[in-house]
Amino acid sequence: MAASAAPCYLGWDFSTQQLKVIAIDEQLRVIYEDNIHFDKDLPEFGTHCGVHVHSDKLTVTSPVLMWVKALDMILEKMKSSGFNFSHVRAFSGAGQQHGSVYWKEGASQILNNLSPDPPLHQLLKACFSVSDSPVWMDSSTTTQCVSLEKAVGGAQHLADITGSRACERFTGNQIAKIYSQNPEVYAQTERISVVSSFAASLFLSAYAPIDYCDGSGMNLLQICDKIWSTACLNACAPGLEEKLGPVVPSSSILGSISPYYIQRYGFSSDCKVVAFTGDNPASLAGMKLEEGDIAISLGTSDTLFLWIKEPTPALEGHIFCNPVDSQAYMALLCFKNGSLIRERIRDDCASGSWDEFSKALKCTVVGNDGNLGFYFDVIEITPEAVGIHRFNRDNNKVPDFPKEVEIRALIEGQFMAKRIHAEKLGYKIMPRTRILATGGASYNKEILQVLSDVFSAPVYTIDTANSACLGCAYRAIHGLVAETSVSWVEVVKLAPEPRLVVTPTAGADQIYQPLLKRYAELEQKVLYSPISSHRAK
Ligand SMILES: Nc1ncnc2c1ncn2[C@@H]1O[C@H](COP(=O)(O)OP(=O)(O)O)[C@@H](O)[C@H]1O
Ligand SMILES: O=C(CO)[C@@H](O)[C@H](O)COP(=O)(O)O
Repeated sequence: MAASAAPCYLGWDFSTQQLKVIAIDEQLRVIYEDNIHFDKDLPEFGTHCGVHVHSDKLTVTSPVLMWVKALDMILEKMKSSGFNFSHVRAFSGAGQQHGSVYWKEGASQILNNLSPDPPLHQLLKACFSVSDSPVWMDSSTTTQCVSLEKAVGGAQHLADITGSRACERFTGNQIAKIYSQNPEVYAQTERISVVSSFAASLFLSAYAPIDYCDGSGMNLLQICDKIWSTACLNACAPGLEEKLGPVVPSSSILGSISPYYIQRYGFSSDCKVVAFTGDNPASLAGMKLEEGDIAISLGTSDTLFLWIKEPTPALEGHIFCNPVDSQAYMALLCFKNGSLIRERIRDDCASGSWDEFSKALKCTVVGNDGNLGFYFDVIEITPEAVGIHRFNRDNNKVPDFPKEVEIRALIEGQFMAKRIHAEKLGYKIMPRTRILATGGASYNKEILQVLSDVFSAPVYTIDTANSACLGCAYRAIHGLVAETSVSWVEVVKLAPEPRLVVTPTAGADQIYQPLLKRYAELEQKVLYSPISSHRAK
């Protein structure tokens, strides 16, 4: 896409499978969009879907230098396409949540003195004490979770402090594992970033603080006071507060872009870096979520999130600080078996074609004639279960389904689980409820039709599925004016309203009401089957 002459704002997203960027102009119109796909564009790192799954099947990491090299590549790509970096007034960014980056002693010296000639991945080669960063898909820290909950007086008490009970993927437990297994590596680490603050650090050439929102995904932050919890820090590793640095509001200006990017790409020295945050909070900003809306992101992970006023932490789900309103919060449910299992079933049952997958959804009936399925290729987060479990209309377990039935059972099952778990947390579908869908699978209208039918609510999308990038570009503008009296609502008033894509099929609600009840009952069976429960409640 051509470069723009007027001022513009960037939003980055360091997500699981890709690094993405969006540029918007002052009217909030998207003027540039690009991405680097880790597996395809950086095959030398040998990732599958952006990650390495280790032999224990629980440890999941991504090479930190892959993310750095992806930044080199995307900036070069933008430069070659004629993108005019000098017009960028500010930017912000997002990262997949919970993942952690370990900067080695001496790294800050290197970061502060970058020569503009070599690419970043060469300059930063020796900067990391852990070369493979644990990411959100990791579930290897059950021992650390158990001891963190014990240390602070139980799961609910931890949730009351940090917004979530101990979760395997949350950063505090990941740090605790590194400290207990490799204390010398921990000792050599001068700074620990989450993926979002790591990415901001690259642009600042200095360590960036963690923002309140992404800090909420660590099991370490007191989400109401917005300070680190001494009890949680001490339970995870010694000297942790110093290694984490401060936490800041998500709208903070962290500083100006480093000279490296000014000299190498022509950014203006006035270009401001606004605090980076988690990809889900960034999507909340990008979709202009309003109270009462339900956002559903269908990316590598599936997530369901809402804007809430009062935090009510429970043993299931998470409460994070809100990225655009310091008085508010967001509630989130995460489903690990999202796009990757949809791709697997597409490959097994629809010859690897999304078109064929969609046809199967169109030619099967709402409610799938009573056939239901639970599809967890990897240990699920919500609910904690694993394996593929198929049930016919009589609730008998069956070994397989015809291909079309399998596809509908997968999609209906994924959305029934979302509705059941959201309702379990007290969120109700009202006549005015809008579902705002985003993420790669939101391009698929037939998938969205099932979503609409299961929730009995209309589904809306915005113009791009990359809502996290867009949200960060909006947040960049907000960061510039947040200190003044300009509100978030004022900042996004020019942004296009979400567009209606599908409405519920007539009669679907009557079919899904009994099915939802059956699904919830069968879930209990699946949950407590011997292969599925790995942590006591
Ligand atoms: N037409 C489609 N139908 C269903 N899923 C799709 C379609 N196009 C892309 N996807 C899914 O989108 C996923 C990527 O979504 P995205 O939100 O970009 O992920 P992430 O931000 O986690 O990298 C892919 O893994 C793919 O399965
Ligand atoms: O773990 C979570 C949320 O708690 C995930 O949602 C990650 O934030 C990864 O995001 P995607 O790359 O799937 O968008």
